[in-house]
Amino acid sequence: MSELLQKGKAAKQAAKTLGQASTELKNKALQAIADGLSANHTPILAANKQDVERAKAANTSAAILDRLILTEQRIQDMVTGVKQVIELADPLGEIMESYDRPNGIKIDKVRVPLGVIGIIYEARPNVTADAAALCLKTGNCAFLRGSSSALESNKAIVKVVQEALTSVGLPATAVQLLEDTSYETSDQMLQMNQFLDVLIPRGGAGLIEHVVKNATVPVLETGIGNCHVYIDEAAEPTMAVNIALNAKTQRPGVCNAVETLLVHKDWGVESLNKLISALNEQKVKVRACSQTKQTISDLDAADESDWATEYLDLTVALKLVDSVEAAIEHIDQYGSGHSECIVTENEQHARKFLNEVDAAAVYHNVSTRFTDGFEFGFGAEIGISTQKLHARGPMGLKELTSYKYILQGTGQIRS
Ligand SMILES: NC(=O)C1=CN([C@@H]2O[C@H](COP(=O)(O)OP(=O)(O)OC[C@H]3O[C@@H](n4cnc5c(N)ncnc54)[C@H](OP(=O)(O)O)[C@@H]3O)[C@@H](O)[C@H]2O)C=CC1
Ligand SMILES: N[C@@H](CCC(=O)OP(=O)(O)O)C(=O)O
Repeated sequence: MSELLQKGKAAKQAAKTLGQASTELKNKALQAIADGLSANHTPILAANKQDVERAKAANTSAAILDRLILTEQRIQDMVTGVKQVIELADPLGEIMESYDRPNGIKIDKVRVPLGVIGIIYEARPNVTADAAALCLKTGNCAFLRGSSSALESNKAIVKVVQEALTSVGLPATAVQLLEDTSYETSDQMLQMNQFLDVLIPRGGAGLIEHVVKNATVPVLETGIGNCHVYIDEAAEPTMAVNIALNAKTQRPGVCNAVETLLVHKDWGVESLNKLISALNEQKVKVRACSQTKQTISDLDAADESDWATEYLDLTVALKLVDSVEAAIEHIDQYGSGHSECIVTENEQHARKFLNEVDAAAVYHNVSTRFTDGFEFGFGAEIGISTQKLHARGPMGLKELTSYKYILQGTGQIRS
């Protein structure tokens, strides 16, 4: 039997045990994972070094390298995320609704696991630990297909997770990594309905499109982040500059980083100059619309394709707009439904933007970088959904559950 089928079958079997495990036992497993990650930072970092060296030799872009690289701090962040998941309430068994029908039947809507969750994800090793923690707490099995470029790191992390599971008496196969990273094999995974209940692709547009087109397993889509910060005419200059800088430079390779700054034409030349100087100081390349270039001529010119580009590096597009309506229209046309921000002191403009912009997360005077499971208080996220069905935005514990109806009666029959 191939690795795919063997692991798929084992996951399906383990899902029964996981779905019935007590909160106490699942938390014990999570604590063992947190301890294991802390105790094993040396082998994890050594494995990661192999991935990073391979990626550097293959001239991998700075954005992907930044995702791939693990540090002591990043391992500690993984541990913190797992510990936060321990503290969160177990959603399983929650009675979401309960009512009695006139015929005496009692109907309870009860939260249950999804089952086995297949995740195809980018070269970010922390996702391995995040996904394992969220799936375990929700009684789901994680079937992980990480990037080939993060294979050694992922193997080292999954080893720690599996040892932790075994140490508390849960099946190690509740979290498995597909080590065969060929696309032929992941294409088979897309149609492995007998073993997988849901698929979550986390990555670029090409991956999502491929999975949506070819999967027969139900898909929970994530999406790219062509995110905007709109600086309104009533934006406080220092706040606007700080938010724009943070959204672009704090971690430029991630999906919630800003890609286009929309600036109201009447915000003021002085403020605009300050914004551009601040971006230049942080080595951000600005690609500006023709109207901006009339004021500040030494910027690179943006063309139509820039508005649709997710740079994922230290480049940002900048466009002057006439009104909050024009900003919303631009976002409607080019946004990817991920994270959109308005900076303004004008409450009416803020309200309009928050109500009308159609995205998973809309912000007023906050950097877009906060679209993140940990920052939302979910401990971690399994992905950020930019679709509307089943889940939207950072997906944490509740988003990894479904529900069933439990009907109890006294012998009623239907006439
Ligand atoms: N909304 C969200 O939650 C998230 C969005 N993103 C978005 O992801 C992008 C960056 O990630 P990037 O690394 O470029 O993503 P990619 O889409 O290139 O890769 C992501 C994963 O998908 C795999 N993959 C890609 N194509 C296929 C295919 N045809 N069949 C099977 N597997 C495939 C890759 O494998 P391999 O590497 O082995 O080729 C990798 O494991 C950005 O656009 C970012 O915004 C990223 C994470 C979260
Ligand atoms: N969780 C992230 C955002 C989502 C994410 O993983 O994005 P990406 O780095 O593009 O794979 C963060 O802000 O740290």
